[in-house]
Amino acid sequence: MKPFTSPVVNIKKLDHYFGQGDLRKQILFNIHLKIHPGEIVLMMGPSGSGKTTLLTLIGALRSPQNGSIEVLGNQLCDAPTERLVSVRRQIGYIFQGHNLLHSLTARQNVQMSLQLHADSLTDKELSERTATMLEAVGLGDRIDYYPEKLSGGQKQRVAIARALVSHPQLILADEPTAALDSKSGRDIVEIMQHLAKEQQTAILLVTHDHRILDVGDRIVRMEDGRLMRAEAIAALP
Ligand SMILES: Nc1ncnc2c1ncn2[C@@H]1O[C@H](COP(=O)(O)OP(=O)(O)OP(=O)(O)O)[C@@H](O)[C@H]1O
Repeated sequence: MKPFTSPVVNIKKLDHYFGQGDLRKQILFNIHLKIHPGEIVLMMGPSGSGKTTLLTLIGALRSPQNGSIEVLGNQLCDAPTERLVSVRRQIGYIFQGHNLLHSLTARQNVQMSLQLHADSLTDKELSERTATMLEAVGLGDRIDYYPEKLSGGQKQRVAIARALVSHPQLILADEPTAALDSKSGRDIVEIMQHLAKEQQTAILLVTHDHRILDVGDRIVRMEDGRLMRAEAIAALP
């Protein structure tokens, strides 16, 4: 796939509402956000401020209503379902609950994702790429383990391997370290950071975890549905 040179995400004047009629409530207000290839953007903000809603709009998991939201060169506002589905397939998702399939081994979980994205690979190539990816996240000796035999941090690493194996140009991560102890959380984000820089993947990561702020290039803050000023990490105390 050709690497992206323009912003991977380009959002202008985005509003979002939930509900109908008298119950209609505005959740996002006039959002502007650009994310460039290889950039790691952390999104923080209080519970209920709209972070997950924005993430799911960028991920083409719900339809945007007002404004402009371009993801990997595709306009998502008023987009037909096929375009949303096609964008969805180009994004790597890492969520807190890792969502591994319990009846499949680590290798099978990762390989299944690769199969969905790369139909031109032979079985041998699929298997090699899967193993290389699991080795890259430090699970070379756990490749044939089922999720129940892995720790929380190891399962989250499988989820990262699964999200990255097809070399997506955008990763969306919603609190990937929330369920992990400090050391595992740190390891996870460092793996993501390393792989992102190597593959020029852009990452938008929602977090409440102050221990990982230094892995980002930029922090944006959501408050009451509004994105507040972006801060350069270097400027933080
Ligand atoms: N499907 C929905 N229908 C109606 N309201 C919703 C829906 N999803 C979210 N909301 C409301 O939208 C607001 C923003 O929720 P959202 O989940 O985006 O916040 P958040 O910042 O991700 O919170 P948290 O940090 O707790 O995950 C909340 O007031 C929530 O109740």
